[in-house]
Formats: sequence, C-alpha cells, structure tokens
Amino acid sequence: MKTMTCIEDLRQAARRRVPRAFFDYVEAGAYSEQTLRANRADLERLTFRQRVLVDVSQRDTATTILGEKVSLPIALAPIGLGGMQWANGEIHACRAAQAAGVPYTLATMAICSIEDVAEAVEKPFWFQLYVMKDRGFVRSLVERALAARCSALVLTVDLQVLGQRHVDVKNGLSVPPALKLRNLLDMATKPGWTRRMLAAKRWTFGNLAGHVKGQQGVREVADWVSHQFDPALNWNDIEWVRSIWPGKLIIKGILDVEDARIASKAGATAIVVSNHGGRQLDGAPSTISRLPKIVEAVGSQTEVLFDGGVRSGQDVMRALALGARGCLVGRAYIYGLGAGGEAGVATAIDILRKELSVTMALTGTTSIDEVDERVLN
Ligand SMILES: Cc1cc2nc3c(=O)[nH]c(=O)nc-3n(C[C@H](O)[C@H](O)[C@H](O)COP(=O)(O)O)c2cc1C
Ligand SMILES: CC(C)CC(=O)C(=O)O
Repeated sequence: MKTMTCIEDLRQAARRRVPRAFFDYVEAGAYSEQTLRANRADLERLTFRQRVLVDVSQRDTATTILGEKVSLPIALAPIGLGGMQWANGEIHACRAAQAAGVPYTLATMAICSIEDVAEAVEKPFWFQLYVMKDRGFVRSLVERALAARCSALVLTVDLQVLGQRHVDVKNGLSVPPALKLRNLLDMATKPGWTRRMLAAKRWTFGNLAGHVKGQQGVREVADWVSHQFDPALNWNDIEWVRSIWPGKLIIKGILDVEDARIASKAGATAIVVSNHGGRQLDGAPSTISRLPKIVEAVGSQTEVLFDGGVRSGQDVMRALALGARGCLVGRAYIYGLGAGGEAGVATAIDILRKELSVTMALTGTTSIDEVDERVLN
C-alpha cells in the first residue's frame, strides 16, 4: 500500500483486482451521469485562500459527529454489495474505520449481515435502513440493529425507485454473479479476489437471508430493488421509524431546503445532504451547490453532514468550509477496499487525513472548529 499516495491510485488498483461488473457498479452514476460529474466539478471549482506565516505547528483534525468523537470529520458511507469488492468487505471496512477512529455505516444491502459485522468488531457502528414494502421485515431489521448496539440509524430516503445505471443493466449485475462464460473468464483473471470469495463463502445479501423466496438463487440487483423497495414511503412514515428506533436518526438523501426543514422538524438528529453519489436523480444539482442554503435553513437545530464526490482531504475541507459538520465518503473508501481489503480502507482514510491536515496548515488553520467560509476565496 506504500506506493498508493492518493485515492486515484487506489481506484486504479481496484480496477485491476475487482471483477468488472462489481467495479463498474461502484463507478456508475444514473443515466447520462450529469449529476455524478457535477458533484466533482463543483467541488473542484472552490479554491482556497492561501494564508502564510501562521503558527501551524500544532494541528488537530479531530472533532465530533453526533456527539461521537472522531479523529477526522468523516464517516464511511453505506455501500450496498461492499462484500463483492473484497471477501467479507464490510468487516474489513468496519475494522479499518474503527481503528482510525471514524464511524462506519453498514448498508441494508450489505453482503455481511449486521450480526456478522457485530461479531467481528469491537465498537458500535451505524446501520443504514432501506424501507421495503414488507414493514414487518423492516421492523425486524431495526430490532436487529438495536440488538447489535448500532449507535445511529441512517434512513436513506432518495431511493424509493432506482435511478438506472446503464452499465449494471448491460453487465446483468447480480449476486452471486451468474455463472456465464464472461464472468468466469473475468474471475479467472482476478485469482486473489476469487480465492478469497470462495474461502469466505459470502455471496449474497446477508441481511436479507431467508426474507424472500428464491433469495438463494442468482439475483438481479435492480430487479430485486424494484420489487421490494416501497415507493409509497412518505414523511408520515418517519414517525413510525421514530417509534421503533429510539436512538440517533440520520436522514440521508436531502437535497432541497424545504425537505431539510421537514426532516429537521420530524426529529432527525442529523441529515446528509446527498444525491446518492449521482446514482439517482440525473439532472439534480451537485450536493456542494446546495449545502450552504441547507445549512442556513436547519444548521442551528440539526447536524448537517455532506456527501458526493469527496475524493481528497481538500474536498473534506471544502464541505466543512460551507458548513458541513462532516463528510460521508463512498467511492473513496470503496476503491481502497477493492485495492487491499482492510489495509486498503486504512490507506484511504490515512490519505484523506494527511491531505486535510496539510490543507489546514496551508490555509492557516489549526483546528476543525476554525474552518469556515473564510478559508475559501
Ligand atoms: C457502489 C455504491 C453503493 C451504494 N450503496 C448505497 C446503499 O446501499 N445505501 C445508501 O444509502 N447509499 C448507498 N450509496 C450512496 C453512498 O452512501 C453515498 O451517498 C455516495 O457514495 C456518496 O458519493 P461518493 O461515492 O462520490 O463519495 C452507494 C454508493 C455507491 C458508490
Ligand atoms: C443495491 C442498491 C440499491 C444499493 C444502492 O443504494 C446503490 O447502488 O446506490
């Protein structure tokens, strides 16, 4: 991992090591990928004020998110199918996050189950919830998260229907991968991945085991989502979620000021300004362009977290400058996972930490509390 000096290095390594359909799945955005590109482009447009001759010999990247102490202002975002990037991927990622002192979010659509991860790690993690039509099953997921002592529930609200990612349709994305010649040839050229997966024997959605008939068979991901997820989900359901989850509630997928206000009134402890990494509403604005207005509207009552396009410590600094309490990072850590399992995720976090620390120094900042819009031009 020593030669991996930036997130792009990890991305290139993941591209070589992860079977094509699963690497493509990570890269993809919805439809024309306009929103996917906007997330990156709008972050890069923000330039820093270079400040000099400030004593920056003592710098601290630590802060708190939802009252939890974090060693830098990030959390690992929920990623469905994480365990298809590296065998037992969710366990690897959670261990790396906990060793680095940042929160980890386990996705409903993870390969390792809540119980698999809870058994393998020492500290609590966050659990991300998708609401499906079968509310009894949703309730049981929440009960399992409570039993596993998850420290926050991340309710994702921007995926009632799936924004199409063309490449997933073309690749016939499924778990486990269909035993087609193309997939078999691809796996043969990724022997490390294949060997680890065969040893781990975790090939399908751990949290959903036994839930739906035929779950054991090959499952086309988009097809499953469109049959199971509840398009009727609405604000009244937040009350129900609140009634079954007494702990911290993070509503993820807010991009509009009006929705931010409603989420805040509905009792969210925090919101995540997110367009799902450009994977849902193509044509939606970038997240960084919406962040300041949302912070202005609800920031004094509700913690505002940010995601979308964060690929460096500089990007973390940009989001903090515009009022985010912290950033969820998605692809940046998933590339690390595909590149090298736990060590790869640890490397990704370390890269972000060092970049943030240097950016703080060169903008004349020594603590996270000092970061505000004055660090930007
Ligand atoms: C491969 C992949 C899978 C994802 N799966 C989920 C998921 O299961 N639940 C969820 O709430 N968000 C999911 N997301 C969205 C991320 O949590 C996050 O919002 C997004 O990745 C942030 O953008 P970034 O990847 O540019 O950092 C996924 C994103 C990616 C790239
Ligand atoms: C299995 C998917 C619904 C996971 C997801 O949220 C995504 O791919 O963006």
